[in-house]
Amino acid sequence: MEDFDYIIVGAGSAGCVLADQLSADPSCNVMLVEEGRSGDTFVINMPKGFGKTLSDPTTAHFFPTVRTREDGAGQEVWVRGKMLGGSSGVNGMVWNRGVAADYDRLAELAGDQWSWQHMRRIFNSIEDHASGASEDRGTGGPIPIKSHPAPSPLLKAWLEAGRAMGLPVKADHSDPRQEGIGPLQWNIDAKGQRVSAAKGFLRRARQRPNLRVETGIRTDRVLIEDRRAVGIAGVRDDGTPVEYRCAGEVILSAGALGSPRILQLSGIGGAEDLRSAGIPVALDCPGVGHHMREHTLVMMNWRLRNMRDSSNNQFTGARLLANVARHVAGRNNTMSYGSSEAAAFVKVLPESERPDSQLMFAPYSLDPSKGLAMESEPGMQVYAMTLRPRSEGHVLVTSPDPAAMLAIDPNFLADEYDRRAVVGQFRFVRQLMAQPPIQPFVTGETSFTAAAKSDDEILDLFHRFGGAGYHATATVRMGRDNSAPLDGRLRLRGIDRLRVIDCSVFPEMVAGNTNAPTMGMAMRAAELIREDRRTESKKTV
Ligand SMILES: Cc1cc2nc3c(=O)[nH]c(=O)nc-3n(C[C@H](O)[C@H](O)[C@H](O)COP(=O)(O)OP(=O)(O)OC[C@H]3O[C@@H](n4cnc5c(N)ncnc54)[C@H](O)[C@@H]3O)c2cc1C
Repeated sequence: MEDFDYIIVGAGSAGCVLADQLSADPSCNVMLVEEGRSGDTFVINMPKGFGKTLSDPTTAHFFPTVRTREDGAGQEVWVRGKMLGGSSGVNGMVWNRGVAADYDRLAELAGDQWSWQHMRRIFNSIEDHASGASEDRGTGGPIPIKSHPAPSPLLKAWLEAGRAMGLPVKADHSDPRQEGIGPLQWNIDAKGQRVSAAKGFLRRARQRPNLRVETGIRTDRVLIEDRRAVGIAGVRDDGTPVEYRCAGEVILSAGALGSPRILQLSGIGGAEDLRSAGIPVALDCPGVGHHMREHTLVMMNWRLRNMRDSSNNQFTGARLLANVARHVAGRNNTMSYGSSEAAAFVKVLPESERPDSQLMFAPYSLDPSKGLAMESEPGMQVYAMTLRPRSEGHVLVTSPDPAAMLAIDPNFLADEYDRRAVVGQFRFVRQLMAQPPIQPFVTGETSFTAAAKSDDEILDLFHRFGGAGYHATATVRMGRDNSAPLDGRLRLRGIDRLRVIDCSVFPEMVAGNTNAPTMGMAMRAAELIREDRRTESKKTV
C-alpha cells in the first residue's frame, strides 16, 4: 500500500484548496488526481478566453441533460471545467461569498462549524482585495479580488437606474447584508489575468515534495474493503487502467456532477438507482445524486442606440485580434474583464425579508439562437437568477460503464416558489430598465423576450429559453440528519475514511455565485480534517 495520507480526486475549486492546505503539513503525503490537463495556458488565463475554453473538449466536460430547449440549441448541455483549476478555470470570475444568513443556515442544517463566524474568517484569509481590508474584505490571501477598473457610462447608468428604484448603490458586494446594486468583484489580478484555484492555491503547493499531482486520469471508483475506502481505480487518457491505494483518506472533489457519479459507480447510492443502472450495491445511500439544487437563469436582452455602448462587435475579426493584442500588452480591456460587470441583489417576492434574486448586467447580448455568439446589433443583457431555488433535480448514472452519459434532470420550476420568483424577476428587470437614467441608452427590450407579458407567457418563455446558472449543488449533501449522505464534517455515513468536499455538499444554495463559497468551504474542511487527524493520533498514542 502506498503511503498517501490523502488522495484527492478532482483539482477544481475545492480540490486545489485542499491539496494546498493538506500538503502544508510536511508530515502528510498528499496525492491529487485530475482528469484534465494543465490549467495554465494563454487562453485560460485571459478572462474572456472562456468563449473558447467552454467549447473545447480538452478543457471542458459536457453533460447533456434531459431538458430540451427551443432556442435552436436542442438538448440543454451543462459545461464544467476539466483542468487543474476545474470550473474556476472556465468560469465567469464573479467573486461572491454569499451572506452571513446563508452560513448560519448551513450551521443549522449541518453543524456550528459552518457558521458565519468561522466562514468570515476563512474568506478574509483567502482574499487579497484591491479595495483594502475591512471586516468583510481580506488582504494578503492567495486570490486577488478587484472591481471594474473603468466603468462605462452604460454601467453607471444601470447603477443609477437601481438608485432610482430605491436600491442602495454599493461600491462593492462584500457587505454581508447583500441587498443593493453595484459593480461586481472578480478574481482577476492587477494585470488582468484570471486567478483560478490552481493559480491561487496549487501553484505554490506544487513546490512541496509531499504533494504528487497526476493529470489525465479519470477516477472511476473508490476501492472499498470492509466498509473502508482504501484507494481509487481509474483509467489514464491513453486507456491504461490505474489504481492508487492509500492508508489514510480518500476525498472526492470531482464537482457536483462528478462526485455523485464516482460514488454511484462504486456502488454507493440509492439501492433502486444502482440496481436499475446494473451496479451491485455496496452501500444503500439514497441521498446520493438526489436533492440537486441549481440556479435558474433567464437572459433578457435590450437593444442599445449606439454600438459604442455595447461590446457585441468586440469579439470577432480584426477587433478581437486588436483587443487580444491590447490585453497582451497589459492594457486592461474587455478581454481582461469577468463575464458580467455589475449585479443587483433584490427582493422580487412580497414575502422576502432578504434578497431572493440576483440580477447580472453585461454590456453585450448573446443571440439566443446561437449559443455563445453575440447579436449583430448593439445590445446589453440582464440575467436573473433565483438565489435559493426550492425545486430539486437529480444526477444519476445509467450504466456501470464510467463513460456512459449521466441522467441529469434539473426539474426546474417544479416548485411554485421558483415559478413566482421567475415571473417576479421579469417584472422587476423591466421596471429597472424603464428608469430615466438608463432610458437614453436603450430603444427597448428585444423581441426575444418582449412578447412574454402574462405569468403563463413568462413561464413558457423560461421553459423554452431559460437554463442553468452553472451552480448545481446538494447532490451529495451534508446534514445533521441521517438522510444526508455526509455528516457535518463531510464524512460519508457508512464508509470509513471517505469524504466528499466540493460544491455537491451544500444542502441548500448559498445566495450567489458558488466559486468563492466552494473554496471557502474547502478551506474550512481542511481545518476539520486537521482537527480529526489530531484527535485520531491522540487516540493511538
Ligand atoms: C461556465 C461556468 C461559469 C461559472 N461562473 C461562475 C462565476 O462567475 N462565479 C462563481 O462564483 N462561480 C461560477 N461558476 C461556478 C463555480 O465555478 C463552481 O461552482 C466551482 O468551480 C465548483 O467547484 P468544485 O470544486 O465543486 O468543482 P470543479 O471546479 O468543477 O472541479 C471538479 C474537478 O474534478 C475533475 N473531475 C471530474 N470528474 C473526475 C473524475 N472522474 N476523475 C478525475 N477528475 C475528475 C474535473 O475535471 C474538475 O477539474 C461557474 C461555473 C461554470 C461551469
